[in-house]
Amino acid sequence: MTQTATSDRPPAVIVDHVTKDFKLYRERRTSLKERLTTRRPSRYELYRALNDVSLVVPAGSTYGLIGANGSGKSTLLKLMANIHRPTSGTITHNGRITALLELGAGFHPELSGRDNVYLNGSILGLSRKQVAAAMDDIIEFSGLRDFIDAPVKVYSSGMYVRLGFSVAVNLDPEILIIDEVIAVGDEEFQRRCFDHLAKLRRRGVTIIFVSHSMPLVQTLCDRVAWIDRGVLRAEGDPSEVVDAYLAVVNAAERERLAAQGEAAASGEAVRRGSREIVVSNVSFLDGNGEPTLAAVAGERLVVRVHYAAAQPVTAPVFGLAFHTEGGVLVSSPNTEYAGVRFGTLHGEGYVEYVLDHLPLTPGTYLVSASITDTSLLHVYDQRDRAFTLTVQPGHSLDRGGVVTLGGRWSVVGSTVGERVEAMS
Ligand SMILES: Nc1ncnc2c1ncn2[C@@H]1O[C@H](COP(=O)(O)OP(=O)(O)OP(=O)(O)O)[C@@H](O)[C@H]1O
Repeated sequence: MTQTATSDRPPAVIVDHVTKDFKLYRERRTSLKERLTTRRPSRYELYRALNDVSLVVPAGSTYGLIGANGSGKSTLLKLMANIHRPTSGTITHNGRITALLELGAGFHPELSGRDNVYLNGSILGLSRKQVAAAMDDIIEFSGLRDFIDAPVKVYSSGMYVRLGFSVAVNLDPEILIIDEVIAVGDEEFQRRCFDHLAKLRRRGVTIIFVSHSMPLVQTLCDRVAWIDRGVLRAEGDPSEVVDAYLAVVNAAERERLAAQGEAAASGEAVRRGSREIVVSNVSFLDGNGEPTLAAVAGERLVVRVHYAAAQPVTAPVFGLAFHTEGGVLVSSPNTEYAGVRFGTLHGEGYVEYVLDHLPLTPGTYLVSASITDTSLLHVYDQRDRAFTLTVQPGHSLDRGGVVTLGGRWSVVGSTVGERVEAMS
């Protein structure tokens, strides 16, 4: 079914004052005898995983959930997917939910891949005929043609994800809920997943997903919710919510570094990633190829991202982000979207981003640099707003705002008594 991606549809999901408590058992009775003979109920404590969370997921939107480990994101996804029930509050859906949460969830280990596809289809309320019609696409997308008739208990975790994702996206989802499971697939598969998600998005499918990759969230999402220790801390525009989240993460990181006695005075404490390859510096070069701290509006600027790879890293993606001092994201280009691939990098070097005519208006900009894998999910190094670029007035005639659009004016009309035609 093709859906329209407009706001005239009712919201896909409404989470209304939802609280979720889990029982944490203090003692474990493991033996059967113990369980049968002990009358005394187990003692447990209540753990509040979500506390009075309310949010609305607009139909057709791509909606991201962010937050630290253990903050309640997966719990919220499971509540949205009807896998858990709220302790209090309500969740309302408009549309069929397809969820891709835990690895292998919804698969029967003894059944073949093919039979599991039928099983999943029937759980989603689809007829055998409907599933059969999609079977070829599912097998093709999963790349598991040779294994589709083998029991899934012999599948690797990557193969589970392939099949799970293929089923979820090919069985006509209306509201697709995805935990960070895609990260398990290999690079080529992750890329296909994101291409496919983009297609679903264009068709108006609502996509709700959890991610720890801020570049990915900022690229894909229309709205973002930040869950912090079970509480909704911020919700709305992705840049604003990610900024608010990073500000808190950064402050905590600075405190941690200060406590460790490390210099945190530089203002750059925000650095995340697995560090197989790092951004060692970012420098700016002017039209003559000379290092500069002050670029000129409208003139050539080269942003040089220096890297150091302690081990070979294949297909790293370099990204930049330019923020105003007020926190507005101006642009976040990366090599992947530009269709540039670097093969395998090892040792030290640099990557350049060349602007022939710098379109920024005069002012101060904060520059972030990141290196990720091609899915943008795995962050090697991310240095958030660690570098400052000053832009001086140049030839640009634009005033105010953030960018020079570079448009041309023209007029055709008549003033009193004479006809005018002019062009800038
Ligand atoms: N079934 C459960 N029983 C008891 N506690 C649970 C259960 N599921 C989750 N929790 C607890 O609820 C809290 C939130 O967990 P949740 O998995 O939702 O966090 P998360 O934000 O998805 O974390 P991560 O980023 O690490 O995946 C955690 O403290 C977790 O231990």
